[in-house]
Parts: sequence; structure tokens; C-alpha cells
Amino acid sequence: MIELSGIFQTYPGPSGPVEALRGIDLHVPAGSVFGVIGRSGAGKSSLVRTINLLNRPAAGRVVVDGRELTQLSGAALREARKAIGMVFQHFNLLSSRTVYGNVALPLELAGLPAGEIRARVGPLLELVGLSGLRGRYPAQISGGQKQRVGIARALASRPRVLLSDEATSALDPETTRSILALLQQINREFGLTIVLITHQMQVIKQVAERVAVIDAGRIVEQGPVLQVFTQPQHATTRSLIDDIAPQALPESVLARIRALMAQPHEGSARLLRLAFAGEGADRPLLSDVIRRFGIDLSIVHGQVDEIQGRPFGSLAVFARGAHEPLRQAVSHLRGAGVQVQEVAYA
Ligand SMILES: Nc1ncnc2c1ncn2[C@@H]1O[C@H](COP(=O)(O)OP(=O)(O)OP(=O)(O)O)[C@@H](O)[C@H]1O
Repeated sequence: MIELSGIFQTYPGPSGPVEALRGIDLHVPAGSVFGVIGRSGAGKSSLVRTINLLNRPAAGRVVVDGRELTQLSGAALREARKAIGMVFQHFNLLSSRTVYGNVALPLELAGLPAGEIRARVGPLLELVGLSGLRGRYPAQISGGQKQRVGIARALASRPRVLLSDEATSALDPETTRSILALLQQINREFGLTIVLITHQMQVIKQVAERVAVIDAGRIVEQGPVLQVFTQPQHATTRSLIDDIAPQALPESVLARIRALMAQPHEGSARLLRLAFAGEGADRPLLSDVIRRFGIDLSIVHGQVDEIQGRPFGSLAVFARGAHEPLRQAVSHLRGAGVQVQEVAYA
């Protein structure tokens, strides 16, 4: 659906050109929700603005829905852009127009007859849950409601693709969840391809099927979200994941472990991190190894969450028992698909 190949983008800067995009290749499958994540300055906005050619790349090809936009200009490009809607972090609503008037604007600009505009805007306001607020002005509605207006306006031209440039970054966590749920509903109901640009892993976790990680103008890693979250290959990806699932144990937990170890005990004791990746977390694996191998396991820290309805996360467990049963318990857990790693606590 969206194919970017060999995209380079350079801006003039005070101390020479700034290379914002340095050879981006990206394939976004039709009907998918595709996330692009990166830290500030990584090139996310430059990338998303390349997809609708708001930024014309210095080099490379942009193909959207079978049309090579980089070959088009003028009226042909404007026409092709109608297939691509966009929502923005700061909503970009006209303060002098009502909710209704903002959603109607692109249709008025396109010269649609008034009856057709009414017939389109009503159902869109219904879809985004704003029918009751159609006469309000942007200053009279909340941030989440403003973004709903932005989404309805983006859908007014019946696009095939929706680009979201940090659409939830100015919103609180609960409003973020509701806006993302709305985007997901739109993706499912209309089969719209959605590209979400964000710096928040939480956003990717909630809605994206695939994710690309951008760092210093390059895609450093991409793949299905569950795979990228559970087997991150690049340092930037690992640090972004750490935002939602911190890997380091808090010092208070380590102090507790040291205190436990200082007590006299028999056999071995190990601090283990058990990482669950899609499988295993919903089975009684821990009680199973305790029973089977006669060892003692206490959970000292952890967080098991969900991605696309599948468990994801890690538990730190303090394991005590005789040496051989402990070794067998670890290999049993590994056999069940759990990644087991010994954690140093001294
Ligand atoms: N118009 C511009 N002129 C000069 N440099 C620019 C311009 N726009 C972006 N840049 C530079 O290009 C690089 C990528 O910027 P971009 O805005 O695409 O990143 P981003 O990942 O969206 O960052 P943020 O999340 O902070 O908006 C940065 O180094 C930025 O300073």
C-alpha cells in the first residue's frame, strides 16, 4: 500500500545541511496499523510528511496505493493527496469554525455541493462521538474532543490512508487510549491503512501490528510488534522498550535480595529474570516447577502486560533449592518458551 524506497531528506542548517532521512525503505501493508517510533529528532515528522509529499524528498520513491507520488506535481499531486488523510499533535483546527465547520472545510474546499457535505459530515461526527457538540467552537471542547474533530476532518475526503503525527502526544493517558481505540475501530471498519508516528512505546503497544524504529534518519529495526518487543536487536529499540518495561531492578529490590542472601540457607539461591513472550504467562508454570522440582520460588518484582492480547513482560524471581533441581527447573522453564536469565545482585 505504501512503499518508500531510498528516501533521503536534507534541510539547510546554520552549520551546513541537516540530513534528516538517510536512506529509508519502508513497506506498509494495506489495511494495517503501522507504527514508526523514535526519539526526538530521529526524523519521524520528516518521514511522515514524505508519505504525502508535504516534504518532497531529495531522493527516493514514494508510492501510495499504486501511484508514484514522487512523479506527480500540481493538480495531479493534489488529487492523489485526497487518498491520504492526516491528523496532527496540535489538532490544527480553525478556531473561527465550529466542530461541524472544521469537518466540512476540506469538502467545501473541494467544491462539493452543500447537500453532499451535510450527508458526509453528519455520519462522521456520529462516528467520532461528537454529534452533540457540532455547534461548539474549538475553544469550547477538550483536547481529546479536538482530536476527534481532527480525525473526522481527515476522514471527510474518504482517504485510503491515515497518517497520524504524534496525534496523542498532547493528551493524557486515558484520552490517549480512547483516541487509539477510535483509530483501531476506523482501521477495522473501513480497512483504512494507518501510519502512526510516535515517541511513545505505549501507543505502539496498544494499536500497531508492525513497527519500525527510526534513529538518526535510518530505520534500524522493523517487524511485527510482538517480535520487536520481545527480541529487540538495536540499542534504541531496547531503550524505548525500557520506557514501558524497565529492565533494571530497583535498588530496593536488590537490597531485599542481599538481605535474604545474608541469612543462613541450604543449597543454591539464584535471582532469575523470566521473560514471557506471547506464550507461557497464562499457564501455571511457576507453581508447576515448584511442585515438580521441589524448589522454592518467590516473585520479587515484575510486570506482565499484554500486546495484541498476548502476554508480554518479565518477572524477577528468587529461586532457592538444591543445585540439580534448580538447574532442571530452569531448563524446564526454557523448554516452555520462557527466556530465563540470571541477574547479578551483589
Ligand atoms: N525545517 C527544518 N529545517 C532544518 N532542520 C530541520 C527542519 N525540520 C527538521 N529538521 C531537523 O531534522 C532532524 C529530524 O527532524 P524531525 O522533526 O523529522 O524529527 P522528529 O523525530 O519528528 O522529532 P520530534 O519528535 O522532536 O518532532 C532534526 O535534526 C531536526 O532538527
